Amino acid sequence: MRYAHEVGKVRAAEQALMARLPEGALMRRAAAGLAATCARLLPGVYGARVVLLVGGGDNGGDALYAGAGLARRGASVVAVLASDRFHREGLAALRTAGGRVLKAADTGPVGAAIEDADLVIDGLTGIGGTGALREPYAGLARRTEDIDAIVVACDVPSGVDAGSGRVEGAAVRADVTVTFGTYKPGLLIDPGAAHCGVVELVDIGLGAHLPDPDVVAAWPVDLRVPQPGSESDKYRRGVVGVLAGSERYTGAAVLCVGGAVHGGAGMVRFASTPHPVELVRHHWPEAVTTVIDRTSAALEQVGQVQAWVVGPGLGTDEDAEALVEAVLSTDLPALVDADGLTVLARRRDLLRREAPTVLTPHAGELTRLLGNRTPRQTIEARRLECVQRAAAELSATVLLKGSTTLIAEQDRPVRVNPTGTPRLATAGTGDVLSGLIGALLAGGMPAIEAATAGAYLHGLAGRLAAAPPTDGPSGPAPGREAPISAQDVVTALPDAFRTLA
Ligand SMILES: NC(=O)C1=CN([C@@H]2O[C@H](COP(=O)(O)OP(=O)(O)OC[C@H]3O[C@@H](n4cnc5c(N)ncnc54)[C@H](O)[C@@H]3O)[C@@H](O)[C@H]2O)[C@@H](O)CC1
Ligand SMILES: [K+]
Repeated sequence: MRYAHEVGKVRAAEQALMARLPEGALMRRAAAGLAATCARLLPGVYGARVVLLVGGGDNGGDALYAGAGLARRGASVVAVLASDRFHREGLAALRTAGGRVLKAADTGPVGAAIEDADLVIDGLTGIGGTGALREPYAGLARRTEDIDAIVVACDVPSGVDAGSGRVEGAAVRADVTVTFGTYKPGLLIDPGAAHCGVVELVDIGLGAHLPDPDVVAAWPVDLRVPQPGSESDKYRRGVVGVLAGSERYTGAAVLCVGGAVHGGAGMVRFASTPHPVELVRHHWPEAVTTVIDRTSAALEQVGQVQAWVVGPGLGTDEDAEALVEAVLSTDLPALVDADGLTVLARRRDLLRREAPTVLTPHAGELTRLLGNRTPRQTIEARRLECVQRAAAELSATVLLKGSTTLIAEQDRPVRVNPTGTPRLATAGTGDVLSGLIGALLAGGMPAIEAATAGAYLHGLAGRLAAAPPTDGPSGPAPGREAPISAQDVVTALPDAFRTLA
């Protein structure tokens, strides 16, 4: 797992640690880690041209000390001061080591130094950055676009909100981000995450002072999907019931069942109206299908299951509402998606239940679920805050889809899915995800684990479908990317599962 802490908690931990250390020791630790990474990234330190972009706070101080360290090893270091305020001891250390200093207003020499640099350290703002970068910070951040130099962000790429990943204006796009003590949520959540490049964590000794994390990103080693044992039979491995599709919308049913079949369910029971049932039988002969009388919504017609998925392509009429109500009246884990969420938005009373409920909205669906009080754009801009609020208000496990999928459950760290790809933003992939998570729920995984593993495998399947590995001279590597369909994601799921072995 990658653990991230809210900025306030990072500051509190730093205070606690600093109280036990000599003045400035913590900053020098951070700067030494930053300098070591920069040295590794350069073909050689001696003679390398390094530019420091230096803001008025301690982030700039880190950059100055790191620059001093590189200058002592023979690098040619230029600091560009963005503010009349700067870290005095840091600047003195740089000067002593032979570094040069420019002001941001010296635009000609600053531009030339950045153009000629081998490596740029971005020390404009770190966890103290708030709102859109102001000038001259913003202009300096823009100057790092499309340059040949390696761009290394100190702690957080400047312009990225460390707490949330929001980017409101110009922001540095780093090749590498060297972060101190713990990850910050903004390094794991888009759009911030997309600005970080490779993130390296430098241990500055904060660990003992940090509370439980606020956000975690799951890595394959953390994911434990149900494995069939020698005594498994199809009933013990978990039977998932899928209620999806309608005479009007049939594709969602086929894709959702596909996700469940390839998600490792022992058996998939599918129930719907005649046309989707016919199509599912055709595509997925493994599924046990039932044509149900929607008006009666009697789930006994479908047979025994261990978890339900309801919603994709279901329609939003009264019959659909009766099916959602029937599922949520059971004491089984249930996942509600798509049309099911639209129904739930007008029937939030159905969420009062004991068994686990997983909701998988995109931002627009979450707006409706939250009673249209929070516009879609706000949810997209403040994804972390909104998913946490939704989990608390709706008493459910909420998986918010988007460029970084987030999964929240009340009083638990928010999970961030690291495998997403923009290629997945295509019709029908959400239906695959709900079937997949349903299968994992039926296999006995707790709701947050099933949602986390489902999002991970789904993203990875999307990546593998877009760029299957090809054999290169140094072993298998991702091939060129191609557009993908939701069916391709279903097909790639077994390969995604195999990576977890
Ligand atoms: N507190 C500590 O013990 C440690 C802090 N460290 C570093 O210190 C950083 C935090 O330092 P600070 O609290 O001084 O804050 P920062 O240096 O991150 O940011 C504050 C500075 O940025 C300016 N600023 C903020 N938002 C701006 C905007 N939108 N446009 C333009 N200027 C803006 C402020 O005027 C101020 O000068 C961390 O990110 C980390 O790099 C590390 O040295 C490790 C130890
Ligand atoms: K920075």
